[in-house]
Amino acid sequence: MTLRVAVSGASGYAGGEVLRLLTSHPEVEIGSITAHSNAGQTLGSLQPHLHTLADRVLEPTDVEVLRGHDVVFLALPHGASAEIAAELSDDTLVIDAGADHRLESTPMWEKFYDSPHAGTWPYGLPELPGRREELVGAKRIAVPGCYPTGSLLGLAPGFTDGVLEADDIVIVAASGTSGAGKALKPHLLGSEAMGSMSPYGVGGTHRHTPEIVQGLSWAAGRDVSLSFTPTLAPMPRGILTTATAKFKPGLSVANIRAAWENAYAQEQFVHLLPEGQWPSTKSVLGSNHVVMQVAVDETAGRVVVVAAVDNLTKGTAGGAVQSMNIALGLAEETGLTGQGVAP
Ligand SMILES: NC(=O)C1=CN([C@@H]2O[C@H](COP(=O)(O)OP(=O)(O)OC[C@H]3O[C@@H](n4cnc5c(N)ncnc54)[C@H](OP(=O)(O)O)[C@@H]3O)[C@@H](O)[C@H]2O)C=CC1
Ligand SMILES: CC(=O)N[C@@H](CCC(=O)OP(=O)(O)O)C(=O)O
Repeated sequence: MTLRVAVSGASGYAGGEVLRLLTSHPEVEIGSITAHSNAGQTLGSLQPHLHTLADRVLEPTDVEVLRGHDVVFLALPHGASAEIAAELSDDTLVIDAGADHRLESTPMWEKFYDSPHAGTWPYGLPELPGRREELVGAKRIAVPGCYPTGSLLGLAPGFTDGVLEADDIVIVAASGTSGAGKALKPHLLGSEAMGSMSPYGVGGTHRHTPEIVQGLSWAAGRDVSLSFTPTLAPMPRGILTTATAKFKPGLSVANIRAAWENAYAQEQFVHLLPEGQWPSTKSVLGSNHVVMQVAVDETAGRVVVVAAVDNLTKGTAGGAVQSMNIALGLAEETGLTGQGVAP
């Protein structure tokens, strides 16, 4: 099978990473690649690491250009994808890296995005209980936000197995600057971001809060209560998530750890490290793996999970390609690597 695949937003970070992965995908032929202000430029002038596509010219992002492909990846700012997706054929697999179709709750969408809700698509995080089944044969897929990937995979086993209490979850995550996209933003200037860490979206205001609550509620089968704080770290890519929740009384450390061991024993892209080893963002750069460790703080009565993910690979483009493979009945790992880049 050769799939003709279009990538919109190809001049940006997420679209560039989708292209990097698709060029190694044996079933894919790259069709149209599109941009907005950079339409007309060569890809090589904007994504110099994508050597084999350097001469390709970016077309404008419009429906006429994107029509006629088997798969269309949308890597556009929030709000830009819903209109385009609505015009594409129901037979085309549309995979949206943006937020437009991630949330089930219209009130939550309106509160955090302050715009009309476009609807809800199957959620492209196959390792979250119940999600893989929804992706099989899907024609529309919403890729998770980068913070939710590590947060949800970090804590979900504890809720699925009934190990964790649902009323006091605390997550603090540090993201590299590419999480904010390529467009110029003053707080991302090297002189502002390098050599410093700073929080933002504090106090339950970050738009990934309802997305993490939604995914953990699916796992727990009930509402959960979450405090989420993102921070900006002076590195180009990667997210380190520290997530804690109280565990239920009477459980041994071995019982608790078994929930994560069992959840991920068969998952090729989620790796629970041997006891005593800790994840680092560097170890997952360019890889589709989430690497995590679970500790039990018996004094505090809390489980502490630390998870590392590459925000652009498993956190966006890798998860998107993995979801495409599932939707189309291909082996889930096709075109993906679990190996990082070192040093
Ligand atoms: N960066 C990350 O880690 C993650 C990003 N995402 C999501 O992926 C999407 C893309 O993010 P990212 O690549 O980081 O952002 P970038 O700013 O790096 O890229 C944005 C892309 O969208 C294009 N674009 C800008 N404005 C418009 C518009 N009005 N209409 C159509 N296209 C437009 C840009 O084209 P041009 O350059 O020509 O102006 C560019 O190709 C976003 O929805 C983001 O939330 C999801 C998870 C993680
Ligand atoms: C460091 C940084 O700024 N990160 C982005 C998250 C990017 C992302 O994954 O989010 P969406 O796809 O939901 O936009 C932010 O906090 O807004």
